[in-house]
Amino acid sequence: MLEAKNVVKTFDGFRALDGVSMTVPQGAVYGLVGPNGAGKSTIIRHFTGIYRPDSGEITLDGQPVYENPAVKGRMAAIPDDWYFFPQASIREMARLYAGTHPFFSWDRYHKLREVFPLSEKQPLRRMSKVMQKQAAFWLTMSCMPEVLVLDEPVDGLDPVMRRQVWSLLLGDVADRGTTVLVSSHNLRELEDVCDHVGILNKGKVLLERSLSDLQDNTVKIQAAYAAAEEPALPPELEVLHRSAVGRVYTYIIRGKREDILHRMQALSPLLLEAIPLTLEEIFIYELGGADYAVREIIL
Ligand SMILES: Nc1ncnc2c1ncn2[C@@H]1O[C@H](COP(=O)(O)OP(=O)(O)OP(=O)(O)O)[C@@H](O)[C@H]1O
Repeated sequence: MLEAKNVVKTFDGFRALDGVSMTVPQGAVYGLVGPNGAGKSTIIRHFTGIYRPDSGEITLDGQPVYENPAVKGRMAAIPDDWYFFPQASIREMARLYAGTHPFFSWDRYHKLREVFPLSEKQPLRRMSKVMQKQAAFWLTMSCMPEVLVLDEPVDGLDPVMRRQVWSLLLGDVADRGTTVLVSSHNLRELEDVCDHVGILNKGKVLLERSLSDLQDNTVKIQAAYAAAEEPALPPELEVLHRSAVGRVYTYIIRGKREDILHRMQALSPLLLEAIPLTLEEIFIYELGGADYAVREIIL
């Protein structure tokens, strides 16, 4: 489990992180979402042991990450400014990674050659930014990390490559229980892949939930009634949103699915159906009062 406990980081008096606490369970795909300047890269640099917190702590399975080579050896990262030696090719960087990452697998490296259509011998600096990003994935995934930390990883990749990269990552999560922490300024990017989500804004975590928690506690219901008029809903239901198309009514209701369906049955509807909510919909209702910048990451 990767954890941040009350992490504060100040740059020249500016609090970039203002008491951030996050828990990334083992085997989770944790999406860290926030508008520009929220502090995503800063907390990610703490998780990868680049920054030392002013106060608070960052741990992997209870062990501090900062200046701890044993812990860092279990992790690999693709930061937003992925570094490579200017003259180096992918092959040469692979040799370097093999020396610095204890679980680097040449076997994996060779297999991934089929995924990434890149020259192994061309200097990385002559490649486009997108090709460099693909190279970063190739090398990082060859490290066979237990924990993978990715800062805006698929920005710029075309949809086919995005899908391939996600499928590789999720394959590692399923096969080896890899833990993935991934940041993005767009919730939609992470919607299909994450099972945990944290929202960061102005250096603070606004909300941190597992997807199953979120989906278990908010339900979208469609209903139609025999009467021309919509009946009054049971007053104990906490309706977050209501809309109607013709005589089909859609409600977003807080609470447990079975309980809500049971209560709605009292109205003898002709149609009563619970429909899965998208992550986007859940956050719109969860963060109803949040500021514009936060709503921007969702819409
Ligand atoms: N080294 C630094 N020195 C001074 N200020 C910094 C430094 N690093 C980050 N900041 C400030 O801290 C805040 C958070 O920055 P950070 O890069 O972590 O945000 P972010 O959520 O990753 O944003 P983006 O999506 O734009 O990359 C910003 O206001 C930024 O200007």
